[in-house]
Formats: sequence, structure tokens, C-alpha cells
Amino acid sequence: MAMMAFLYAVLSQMCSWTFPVIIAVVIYRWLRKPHPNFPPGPLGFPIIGVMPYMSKFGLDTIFEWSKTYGPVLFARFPANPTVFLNTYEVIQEAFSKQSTKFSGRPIMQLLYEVTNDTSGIISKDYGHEWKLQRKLGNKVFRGFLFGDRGFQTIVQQEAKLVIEQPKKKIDLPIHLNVELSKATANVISKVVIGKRFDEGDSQFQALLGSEKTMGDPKDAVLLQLNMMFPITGRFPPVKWAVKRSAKIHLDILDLMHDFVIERQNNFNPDNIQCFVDAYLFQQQNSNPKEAAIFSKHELHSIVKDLYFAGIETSSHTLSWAFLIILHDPECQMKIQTEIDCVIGKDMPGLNHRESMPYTCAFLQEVLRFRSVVPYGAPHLTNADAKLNGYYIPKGTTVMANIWGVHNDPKNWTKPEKFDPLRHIDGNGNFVLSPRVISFSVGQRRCLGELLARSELFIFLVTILQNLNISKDPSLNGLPSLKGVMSGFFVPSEHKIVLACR
Ligand code: HEM
Repeated sequence: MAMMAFLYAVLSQMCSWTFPVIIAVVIYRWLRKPHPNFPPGPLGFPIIGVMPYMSKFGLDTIFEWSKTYGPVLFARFPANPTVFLNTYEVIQEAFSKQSTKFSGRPIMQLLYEVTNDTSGIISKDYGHEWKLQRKLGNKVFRGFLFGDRGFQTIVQQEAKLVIEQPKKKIDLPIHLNVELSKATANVISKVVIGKRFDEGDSQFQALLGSEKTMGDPKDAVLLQLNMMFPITGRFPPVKWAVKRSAKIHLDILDLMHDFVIERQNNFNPDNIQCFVDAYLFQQQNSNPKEAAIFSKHELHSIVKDLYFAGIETSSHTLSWAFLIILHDPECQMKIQTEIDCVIGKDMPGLNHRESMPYTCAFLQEVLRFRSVVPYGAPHLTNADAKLNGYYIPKGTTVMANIWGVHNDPKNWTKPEKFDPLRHIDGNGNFVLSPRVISFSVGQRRCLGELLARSELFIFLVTILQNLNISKDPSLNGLPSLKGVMSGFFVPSEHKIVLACR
């Protein structure tokens, strides 16, 4: 009895000071800034930070905050306090002018926990290893893939097949995005592993299946929750979503391993045909220290990164383009008028771009109006930095608010309006705008930009040269332009009708 009384006394004593201490720690952590001169931002709430304020995808929320807190703001996300850059000027300053300080990558905690791996290009932190991998990537993507084996030829071949497929189902509504994903997957395959796949191929089905599941909207929400509150990963249903995501990741790596082995068996150093060939060549011709960096494991991860970054981004940007055309059929008419004048019945090629200002302006406006990667990829400061008068310490996560730049009325009159003519000057010429930054800026800007731009032009023009698009007649209204976030910012699922011209 005496013992019970003693324990009770100790416990109540502890409670009397533990609870206030916990509250004090929570409040301290909530109010604390990494540095007194850290950028300003909304306070949010203890523990959950700014989460309750976020609209579904945060696109408008951050943009609204920037009106109060300015071009550089700090958002208290529970697991990862993040600095958002909201104007073109500060993004340029950070990612281009101060790129050696702002080009790191935070560990993608979720993926890291399940894979213990930061190999590849996308997730690799800034430094010697990333620079070497990226240099090789730039060489392949900017250099030797022109000519007979160039992007243009590869994309033209796939574009021809895209128009054949729907021709068989003329007048029946189809999911055009499914066809476009297959086409962009085959473009990447040709560029990276030197071969394309037939539709029924089991490896191709596995690849497309994993791409789809990676962006599963249901799991995307759970995984986001896990990123904000890592502890949720210990309990279902978040635990199951994390497991599913890990399995997909490992299955894809296995698939990449098979792709690379097949290519390796046919490798001929005198006939470099694709990215994997160039990588194997580099491996064999580097000094031992560098050869260790160009390892097999890195190669599998980079191949995976190229598939991950290159399929859905391009196919969904094209889907946005066709959805916009449904809403504004005049665009279709104007592009087709240009096609008829400039290309006629010839095969569309990249050289036609300079004579087709409206089509170029239309595509640039699609990239502005609906960016599939509205915040780019997270960066990390790898040194203390000063930006716009604020101090940003080493190790801070930094995101570019690409969506904000594209919707800033200081950059664009009526940004909510889709208007290709804003990119055409008084003489009728197309003006390439530096303020459309869908591919980001600086050292870490998109590696596949050249390829993506080739795909956007050749697919759009080949399809409209041969087909007219219109809405599914069984629908009352038009499919929404609002979009959904499922890994990328994409149009919600819809069908369209294609008819021969
Ligand atoms: C319309 C299509 C595309 C858009 C809008 C897009 C956009 C982006 C953006 C915003 C980033 C992040 C840049 C940063 O961290 O600041 C990125 C990175 C990247 N993209 Fe793309 N991308 C597209 C297509 C492609 C294609 C076709 C490929 C390749 C085959 C590709 C490969 C990559 C890679 C490898 C990175 C990581 C670069 C690095 O970390 O150094 N992308 N992309």
C-alpha cells in the first residue's frame, strides 16, 4: 500500500512538470526559425504546421501567401520546413546565379527508408558524382542523338504509329492519353536502351503498369501524408501504401536490370546507339576512380529515372494540349491552317517550327497554363546562402513555385486565360519567353528538355495534320480543365473523339 502511494506521488510529481515541458518544447519547435533572418511565412499550428491551410494541391495557397510574405517565403510543413521561391527573379538568382549553393537534393525520405538508396540522377545530391553523371547525360541528350538516330527520327516514327492506332477506332471515344503514354514510353526506350516495344510485349506492359501505379492518386495522398508525418508510415493504411510503393520501386529496378543486361550483351563500342551504350563506353574508358562512379547500380537507377521523368511528363503535357483544344476549337483550326500552309502532307519535322509561330506559341502557352510539374523537384542548399536579403542556411529544402511564376499578373495579363497570342510579337513572330520555366532553370534544369520539346511539336502536329479532335458526344459538358495531382499535375481522365481530316 505504501509502495502504491509512493509511486502515485512520483507519477503525479512527474506529470506536473512533464506536461508543461512537452508543451514548451512543442511551442518552441513551432515558433523556431532556422535563423533569425530566415524568410517570413505563415505560422500555422503546433505540430501540424501549415497543413490545414493547404488547398487540395497547394497551388493557389502558396501563390496567395506570396502576396503577403513576398517572393521568398517559409512554409512550416511538419516533417520538412520548406522555402518557396515565388518570382522569376528569385528563382533565377537562386538556381542559376547561385546554383552551386542551391542545387542539392533533399533525401526523398520515403524512398530512402525503403531502398536505402540515393543513386541515379534525380535524387542525387549536388557534388562530384552528380556532375559526372549529369555531364554524360547532357552529352547524350544534347549531342550525338541528332542525325539518323536523332530525336526527330525516333519521335516521327512513334507519331506515325499514334495516328494509325486511333484511325482504327475512328468516331469512337478513346483515352488518347493511353496512346500517348505508350508512344512516349517507346521514345524513351529507343533513346535509352535502343529498342522499342510492341504493344503486347510483357516487359512493356510491366513498364506501363508500374508508371501508372507510381502515380496512383489514392496512394499519392497516403504517401504525401507519410512525407508530412513520417510516423504515419508505421500504421495502416499508410504502411501498406509505403510497402506498395517500395515494391513498385524494386520491381522497376529489376526491369531496368533486365533492359540493361540485354543491351550489354549486344554492346559494340564502335556503334554507340543509345544512352546505355554511351554509359557502358564511359565505364570502360574512365580512370578507375571514375569507373567506380559509373557503376552498374547507378546505370540501372539512371535508366529508371529517365523512364520515370520522361514518359508521363510529355504525354500529360500533350493531353493538356488536346483538352485545351476541346475547350477552344479555334486553336485547332489555326494550327491546322499553319500545317496546311507550311508542311502540307509531308512528315512534320523540327525545322518546320521556325515557320509555324502560332503552333510554337500554342505549345508555349500550354506549358505556361498547365505545368505538369508545378513546383519542379525539391532542391537543397548545400552551403549557407543569402537570397533577397534573407539568410538561408545549409540544408534547407527549397522549391521553385513554377505555377506562381506562370500565374503572376506581373508577368502575364489575365494569366487565367489561355491565350497563345501573348507569345507572338507585333511582326507575327513567335517569342520564346524566359518566364515560361516549366523545365526549371539552372544546373539542375530538366535533362530531357530538348527531347520533350521535340515530342510536343512532332506529336501535336502529326496528330492534327491527320485527325480532327472533338469531344465525346455522350458527355453533356466538356471534361474539366481543373486537373488532378497524381505525382504529376494531370488532366482528369477523359475520352475524346478522333476523326480523319
Ligand atoms: C513536358 C515534359 C517535361 C517537363 C515539364 C519536365 C520538367 C522537369 C522539371 C521541372 C525538373 C526539375 C528541375 C529542377 O530540379 O529544378 C525536371 C528534371 C528532370 N527531368 Fe524533366 N521534364 C519533362 C520531360 C522530361 C523528359 C522527356 C526527360 C528524359 C528523358 C526528363 C528527364 C529529367 C531528369 C533526368 C531530371 C532530373 C535532372 C537533375 O536532377 O539533374 N524530363 N524535369
